[in-house]
Amino acid sequence: MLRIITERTEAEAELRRIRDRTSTDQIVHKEATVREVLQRVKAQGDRAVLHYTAEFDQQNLTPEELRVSGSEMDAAYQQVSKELLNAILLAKEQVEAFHRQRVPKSWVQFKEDEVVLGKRYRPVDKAGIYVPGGRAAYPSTVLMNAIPAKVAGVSRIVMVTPPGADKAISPAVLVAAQEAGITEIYRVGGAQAIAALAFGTETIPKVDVITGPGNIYVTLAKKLVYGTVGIDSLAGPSEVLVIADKSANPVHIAADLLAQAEHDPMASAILLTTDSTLAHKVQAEVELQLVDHPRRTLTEKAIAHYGLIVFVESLAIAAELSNEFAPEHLELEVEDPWSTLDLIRHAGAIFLGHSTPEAVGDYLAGPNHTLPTSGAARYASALGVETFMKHSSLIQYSATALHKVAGAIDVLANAEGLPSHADSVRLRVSRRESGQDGNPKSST
Ligand SMILES: NC(=O)c1ccc[n+]([C@@H]2O[C@H](COP(=O)([O-])OP(=O)(O)OC[C@H]3O[C@@H](n4cnc5c(N)ncnc54)[C@H](O)[C@@H]3O)[C@@H](O)[C@H]2O)c1
Ligand SMILES: N[C@H](CO)Cc1c[nH]c[nH+]1
Ligand SMILES: [Zn+2]
Repeated sequence: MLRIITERTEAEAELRRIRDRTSTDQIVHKEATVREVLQRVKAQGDRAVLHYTAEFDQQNLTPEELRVSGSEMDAAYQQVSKELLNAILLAKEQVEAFHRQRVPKSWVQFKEDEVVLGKRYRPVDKAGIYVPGGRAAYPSTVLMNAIPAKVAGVSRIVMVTPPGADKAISPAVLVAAQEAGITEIYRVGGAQAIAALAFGTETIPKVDVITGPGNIYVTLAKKLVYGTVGIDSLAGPSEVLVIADKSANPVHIAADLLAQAEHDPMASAILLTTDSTLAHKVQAEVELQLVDHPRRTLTEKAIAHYGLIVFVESLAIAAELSNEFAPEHLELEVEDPWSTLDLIRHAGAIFLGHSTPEAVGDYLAGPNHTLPTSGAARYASALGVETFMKHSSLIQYSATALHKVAGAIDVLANAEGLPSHADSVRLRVSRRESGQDGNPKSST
């Protein structure tokens, strides 16, 4: 049952506990498992990947079975309905249109013909995208990761996703992958998949950046391989925080809370409301909607451990609590969402008004659904085209421009005790002044 809290200090403590649920003491033993998986895959390659796939996914694969074959990819089209294919195509179109607007542009700036400065964007060479598959199959996540990588111009995109029963990958996932232009897919999940992409194995290539959401094992693994490879952000167990006033519909709010809770027993679902009647109605409605819920056991776990309703005195207080939490998804179920928006500083994605359930963003609105969780929205953003790109700074100085700044560089280099830095400028400037090569100070 969703608890209702009315006292602010208690609410703040509970919200902190929920936000930090992926970095508590209970997670330490999971981190030890993940470290072991990473080390073994790094040392033993495919052998370790197959070992952990047998242990954690209960699937015994041969090395040849790791890669999804062309015939399995083709066959997937026969196994999805026309409606599902059309929905995938609509989502693809909208997600692609949104991400095309977000391609970072290279630029150069000329300052009086003496100095040229700029930034030059290029895609990474190889990207690895993780598509979760433990408790649900996510064709939507395929699109959300593959499309920005394609738009960025990444030439090799490798997808990993855990094998289900009989080693199978969901046909919907395989169709979404092909529609997004992905043909290299490996059936491996969890920390072992992240390790394979970070270090490379005999079969699975090492990549430059790994993106995609996942459960606690995937998220811990991404955190630990950061530096060996780039990552998008820590997109762990899903979260929704709803701010609602008396104008909200309790049936809709209950459904929205359950929509995130049903992802994972570690998912979180929070309502902050200025209306105590609404608080009680939502509490009762959640129970009702859980009665025949096909994912009742795991959803109830999430609700019991990481679900909460807080009665607050004003929307301003709700916004303060929300900013402290920095949720993955924030719904503003209030009369005037745009003025409440002014109070919000941190959230992965913000859904405004009564007819914008978070599921619209999960599937096809266009913005990415791979979002920072566990408070990471304080400093991180949604996955995007830029996640698959990096920029080089461009700097060109004319001889005249160099002459103008030579003195300042000399002073700074000497202050840092780095004489060759000073020489590298002085020699060019003195050469220009004397019309010949200068010599390093040290050899004169
Ligand atoms: N933040 C986002 O953008 C976003 C988007 C979609 C989904 N999600 C989240 O992704 C997650 C998907 O989780 P999932 O579990 O369904 O799939 P998953 O693919 O992330 O995890 C399944 C893998 O976990 C590993 N695993 C399971 N139990 C293990 C154990 N005891 N020890 C070691 N490894 C183990 C297995 O190898 C398995 O392949 C959910 O938490 C969901 O909320 C987040
Ligand atoms: N809500 C998830 C992100 O936390 C994304 C998703 C995919 N499918 C359904 N939902
Ligand atoms: Zn969702």
